[in-house]
Amino acid sequence: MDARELLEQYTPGDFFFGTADRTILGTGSVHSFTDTDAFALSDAVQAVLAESGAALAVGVLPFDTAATAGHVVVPRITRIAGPVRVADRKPVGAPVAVRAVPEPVRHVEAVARAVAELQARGMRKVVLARALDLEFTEDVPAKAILHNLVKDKAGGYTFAASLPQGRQLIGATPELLLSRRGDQVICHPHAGSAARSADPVTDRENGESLARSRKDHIEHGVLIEALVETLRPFCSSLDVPREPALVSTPTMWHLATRVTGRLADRDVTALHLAAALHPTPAICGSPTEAARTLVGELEPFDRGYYAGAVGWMDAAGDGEWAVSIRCAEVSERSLRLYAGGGIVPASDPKAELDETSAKFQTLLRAMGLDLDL
Ligand SMILES: C=C(O[C@H]1C=CC=C(C(=O)O)[C@@H]1O)C(=O)O
Repeated sequence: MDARELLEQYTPGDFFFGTADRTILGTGSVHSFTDTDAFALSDAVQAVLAESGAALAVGVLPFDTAATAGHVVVPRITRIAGPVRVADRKPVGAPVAVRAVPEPVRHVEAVARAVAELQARGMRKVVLARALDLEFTEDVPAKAILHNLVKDKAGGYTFAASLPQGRQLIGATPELLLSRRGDQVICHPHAGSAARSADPVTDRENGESLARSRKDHIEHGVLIEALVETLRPFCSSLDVPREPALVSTPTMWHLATRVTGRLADRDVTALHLAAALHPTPAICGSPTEAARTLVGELEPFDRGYYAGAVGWMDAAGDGEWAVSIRCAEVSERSLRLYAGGGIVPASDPKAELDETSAKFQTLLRAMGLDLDL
């Protein structure tokens, strides 16, 4: 089947996952799993896939897996094709109201407090996010936004997933939490950011200064250390490049490290590994529990499925789970966008505000919006 047909057939409520290798469209559900224990969820999904002979299970994990349930379904129909590309854009109407949560000045204050608290509590990193609420006069055209994210090649993993109460999570993330194929495991953690620029000289300078930034290398190092510590017990061998690479999306430069390993035990599934790794310091912080507490103290909203994971798993336990960032939650006529950034003791609060504004651009571009953030 043509991958473009899958994108055209996507209807809110379906599961869509487009990567460099494949496009997955899952429609309906014959089995549905909801659990606040991600490991129990993973075991239940694995058992049903093994019994039923179904092709795959697809779904989302929330940021806080103990507070919000993960949702995985075995679709009634699963269609898989090669990578999807489109040339045209779909129109998306303008919102009638835009509200920043919190106000930008409050986010700057929260980052300043985070910097002080990291020092006071002996922590290395916390990731603080903010949201943008958009209101429309008609139902948000989720399908058009998804189409435009594909058109923009906005991230390596373009997704739309159904959430409880008829809501949808839509986005395009560059970050792979974990893929498992046979005994091969790949993680592609991202941390350290700079905005892209329309001016080629400034754009190159932004990338080069990120590659040299001590603060961003520290922020990245905390992530890699924690990820490798969690992954190592599952692996008989692990390859961790000494230095991160400079990578880009159309809107952001990032530092990213491609970690590859061989599984010691092939019975450990992709979803189990995703549950073990999540939440990494790319979206939470270090130490994890202290960072989760600080996020709860400083962010004035529930993250829901932002900064969770989205992906699929098959009966063999293979699968791919991407980090659900650069995304928005859609509910009828409203849409909430999220963007966060890693805070370390050397972070500058105003620069962190600007970084979140740049990260919002993935979704805003797909909506054809040029907002003053
Ligand atoms: C938490 C987000 O980005 C993460 C991924 C890449 C770079 C990040 C950073 O530099 O802070 C974040 O860790 C987000 O986009 O909301």
